Amino acid sequence: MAEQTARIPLIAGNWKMNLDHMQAVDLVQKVAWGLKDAGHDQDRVEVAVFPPFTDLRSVQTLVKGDRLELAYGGQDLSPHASGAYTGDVSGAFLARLDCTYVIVGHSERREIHAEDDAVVASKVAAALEHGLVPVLCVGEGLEVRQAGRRVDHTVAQLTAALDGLSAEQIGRVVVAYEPVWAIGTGEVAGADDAQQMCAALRAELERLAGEETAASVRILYGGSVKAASAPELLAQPDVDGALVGGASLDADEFVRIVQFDSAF
Ligand SMILES: O=C(CO)COP(=O)(O)O
Repeated sequence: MAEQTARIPLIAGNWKMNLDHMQAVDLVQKVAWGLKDAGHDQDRVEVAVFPPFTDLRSVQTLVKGDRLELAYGGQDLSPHASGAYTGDVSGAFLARLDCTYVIVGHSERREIHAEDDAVVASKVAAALEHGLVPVLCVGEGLEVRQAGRRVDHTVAQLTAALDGLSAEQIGRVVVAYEPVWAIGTGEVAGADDAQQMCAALRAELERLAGEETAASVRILYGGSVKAASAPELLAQPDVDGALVGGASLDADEFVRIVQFDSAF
C-alpha cells in the first residue's frame, strides 16, 4: 500500500441545480466571508464550490476581483471541444472562466442522463485536455451494496474512467467516492466503510499509475456529509476531503465542515 504523503484536503461544495443567480452570488460571498472569519488558509485545507454554469462568470469576477481564497469549477462538461452540440458546455469555456475543477461522472448524471463508463472516460480525458482537474465520481447503488459487490463495482468504475491515461494524467485527477444510497438521504457511510473503499481505490490507482502517483491523488468521500460527520470521515488515512451536496448550500454549515480538523 502506498504511504500517505501530504495531500492537502479538499472540501468541495456541489450546489447541483439549486439557487438562482442572485442567491448564488450571495452564497459565494457568505462562504468567502465565513472562511475569512474562520482564518481559513487555502494552502492547508482547499475549498472549492461548484455552482451551476450560469453563475460561473460572476463567481470568477468575485473570486478574482476580491482575491477570495476559493477555487471553483463546473458540475459537468462536454466530451467535445466545440461544435454542434446544443446544450453542451466545453471544457475550453470552463478553462476560460479560470475554473480549476470540473465534476465528472456524478451518479445523477450517470443515472438521469444515462452516462456510461465510456462517456465518463471521454469527459475525464476532455477535462485533462483543457487543463481542468476532473473530480471523478464513483460509487455503488443500494442493490450492488446489498449484493456484496460494492468494492468490485466501484473500483471497476474507476478503472474504466481512467482507461488509456498516463500516470502523469492520472496524477492530475481527484477521485470522489459517493455511494449512491448515501446521496441526499441523510445516510452516511460509516467511517470504516469509507476508509475501506478509499483504500481500495488507492490500491487500484497504484496498479494503474504506480505508488508515487497513487499516494499523491486525493480521494474524497461524498454522501450526506455534515459538520457533525466530517471530522470522523476526514480522520481516515485514505479520505482526503469531502464532496458536499445539501450542506454546501448553507454557508455556516459548509464553513464548519471546512474546519473539520479543529474539531479533533
Ligand atoms: O452528491 C453529493 C455531492 O456531489 C452529495 O450530496 P449530499 O451531500 O446532499 O448527500
